[in-house]
Amino acid sequence: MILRQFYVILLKTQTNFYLLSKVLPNPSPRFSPDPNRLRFLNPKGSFGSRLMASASRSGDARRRNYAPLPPVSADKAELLRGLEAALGSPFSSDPLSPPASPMIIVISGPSGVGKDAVIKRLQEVREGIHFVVTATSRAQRPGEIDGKDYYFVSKEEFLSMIERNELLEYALVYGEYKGIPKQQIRDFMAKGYDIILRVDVQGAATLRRILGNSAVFIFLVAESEEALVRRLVDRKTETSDMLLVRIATAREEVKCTRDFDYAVVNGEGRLDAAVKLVESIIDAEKARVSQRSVRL
Ligand SMILES: Nc1ncnc2c1ncn2[C@@H]1O[C@H](COP(=O)(O)OP(=O)(O)OP(=O)(O)O)[C@@H](O)[C@H]1O
Repeated sequence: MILRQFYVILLKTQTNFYLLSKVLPNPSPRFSPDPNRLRFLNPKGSFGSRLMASASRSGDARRRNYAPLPPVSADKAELLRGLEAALGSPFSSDPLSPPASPMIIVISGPSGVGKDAVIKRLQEVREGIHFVVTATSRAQRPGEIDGKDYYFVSKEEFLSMIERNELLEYALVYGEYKGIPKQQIRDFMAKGYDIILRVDVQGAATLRRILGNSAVFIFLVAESEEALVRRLVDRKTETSDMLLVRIATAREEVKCTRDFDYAVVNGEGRLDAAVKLVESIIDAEKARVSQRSVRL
């Protein structure tokens, strides 16, 4: 048993020295283990065996005089200096993760699902995001603030914004115009902010055509149609006729879920859970190796 443990330690030591001898420019000439034996030690084709394979292809040409490394029990600074010397360059303090670039997050969903509520809460709990204030020709609702919730403009003003090509996207929704001012996005992205766009489902489809995969598309849904209707009725901002149109439209809109990157349930009384999920999506997107690059 003791002999076996000794043998395993010896083999591991040989493996480490073998790896170092192949990777480092100044390997020890004292160890030159049989590569076939080492392949047997690491049979699963892990990164380790791949490293060995590539090192064994290129290592021999890089052999130089051997300078012994300080032992691991040595003073830490001395050990680090020794490792740096052996590697031939100092350790870099540059971040190893790819730089996270500002991104555009499109939040959409049927009327009354809670887009405004989710975005409002997200702005309270997360820094570095900018909610693009949409221009609209619809009337201001009680409690809404001009320039914060929407830019409330007349129909004539809206049409001249279209004329001047100032909008990334616009639509006529329930007889009223809504549109996204382009310059606001450029300005805030230049300052490093992530951009939140709030659009209805048709708007999201248009934005997908314009932005492609350069933006992240999130579809907000209620837990059920019944819950969505209850929420719309409770809001008390629509007439019965308007409610009917919105609910019929919502039935069609949920069929578009698959056109989005993510679906987030905004369940009754579970606003914070929905916001947390949106935050997780943003965090995950920031950790992507290949970042989405925005084209405006
Ligand atoms: N998780 C939730 N639980 C309960 N009520 C909610 C939740 N989320 C939003 N609400 C309420 O539902 C109503 C509709 O929400 P909100 O106005 O944010 O929807 P919306 O998707 O922005 O609607 P619209 O597109 O018509 O402007 C509001 O009264 C809001 O306070």
